[in-house]
Amino acid sequence: MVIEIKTDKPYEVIVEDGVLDRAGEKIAPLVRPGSRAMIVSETNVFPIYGERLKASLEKAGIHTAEFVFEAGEPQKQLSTVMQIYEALAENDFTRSDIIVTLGGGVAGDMGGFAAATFLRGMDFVQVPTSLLAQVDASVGGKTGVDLPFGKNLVGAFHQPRLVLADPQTLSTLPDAYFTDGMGEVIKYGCIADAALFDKLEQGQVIDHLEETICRCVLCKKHFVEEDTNDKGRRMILNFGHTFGHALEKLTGFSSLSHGLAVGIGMVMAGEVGESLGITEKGTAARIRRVLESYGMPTESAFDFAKVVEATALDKKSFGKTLNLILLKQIGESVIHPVDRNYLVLRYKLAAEQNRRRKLN
Ligand SMILES: NC(=O)c1ccc[n+]([C@@H]2O[C@H](COP(=O)([O-])OP(=O)(O)OC[C@H]3O[C@@H](n4cnc5c(N)ncnc54)[C@H](O)[C@@H]3O)[C@@H](O)[C@H]2O)c1
Ligand SMILES: O=C(O)C(=O)C[C@@H](O)[C@H](O)[C@H](O)COP(=O)(O)O
Ligand SMILES: [Zn+2]
Repeated sequence: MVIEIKTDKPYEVIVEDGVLDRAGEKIAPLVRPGSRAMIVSETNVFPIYGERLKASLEKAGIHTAEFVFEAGEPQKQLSTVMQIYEALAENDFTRSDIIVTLGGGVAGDMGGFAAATFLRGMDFVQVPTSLLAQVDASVGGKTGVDLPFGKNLVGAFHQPRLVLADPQTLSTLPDAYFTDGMGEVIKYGCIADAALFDKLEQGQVIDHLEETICRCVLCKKHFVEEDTNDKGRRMILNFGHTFGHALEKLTGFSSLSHGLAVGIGMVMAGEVGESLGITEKGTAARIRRVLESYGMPTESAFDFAKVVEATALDKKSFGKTLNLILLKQIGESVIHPVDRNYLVLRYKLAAEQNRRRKLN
């Protein structure tokens, strides 16, 4: 399936088995004759798929160089981007050349950020290989890196010229990261696709992977086209992320992967929404059950106040006001401004009321 994302410069997301081997023919029409490609990839993915990507690009007349970093979220930082700049500079890359990211969301976010900033901007193509990157990270142009102070704190909006998602590459994805990607799939069900959530509840999603990927991308397309630079409705894609990103920060971006953190964050947002009377009762429990059915955790060891404190640099905050993404019900979301301190008090009160109700 081909999905067009209509931003300033529209581009296609091609979700197709085997498209990895057709990367050259898909990318060649987008670049000038003689352009070269810097493949930005990492130590787990490049050894499996790097040669196939290179062969396809070279066959289409696009000469390649590669930059391969050590896999994992801890590498999503400025010092690695500096190394990408070095590789680009040493190989005399110019604005008519292109970056091709090959890997999960870490390679995509970081390679995309290098493309947004090297020479003040060059083109890039995403070749996502994790479920999380195929359903979410490769689309929409959010690029960037983490800082010790928080998640994705340095970045740029820079749309790819093309996204090539080959579902066959998921055959080598470790189970733990497949589960992780389900965190974002469940998010799409929560924010805008109640029918998808029903299917998730019934365990009917894994068998129809390509359809699920497309469904998520179609949902993301709608928010990205409406509000590309994340000033309004796009913030809804951040459901579960305010608390999720805080948990990633509290665990040093190493022990809790993004999708799992977002899962816990969605349960927390569900509970907060219920305690504020915005979210239909029972919603948090439904999210919890779906996460559990896919083997995901639903709570963290951190005190709620500590998590709220760690949301200080959330990009949806304005001063002490936190723009929380809450659900009215499964499939319907709202942006809800809330005072940070009030949130802690309100949540504690609701927890106490629940405790008393259970005792009586
Ligand atoms: N830009 C966005 O809109 C956006 C959206 C969601 C998430 N993200 C970011 O994406 C990152 C998470 O992405 P991720 O879960 O893909 O992480 P990741 O890139 O670290 O990949 C997860 C793991 O799977 C391995 N892997 C990936 N594809 C594989 C394959 N086909 N075969 C074998 N191993 C494979 C990787 O080496 C890694 O160990 C986070 O940094 C998150 O902030 C960005
Ligand atoms: O594309 C978006 O917009 C999203 O919020 C998608 C999220 O799943 C993703 O994790 C994103 O990187 C978070 O962005 P941030 O602006 O909160 O750093
Ligand atoms: Zn996310």
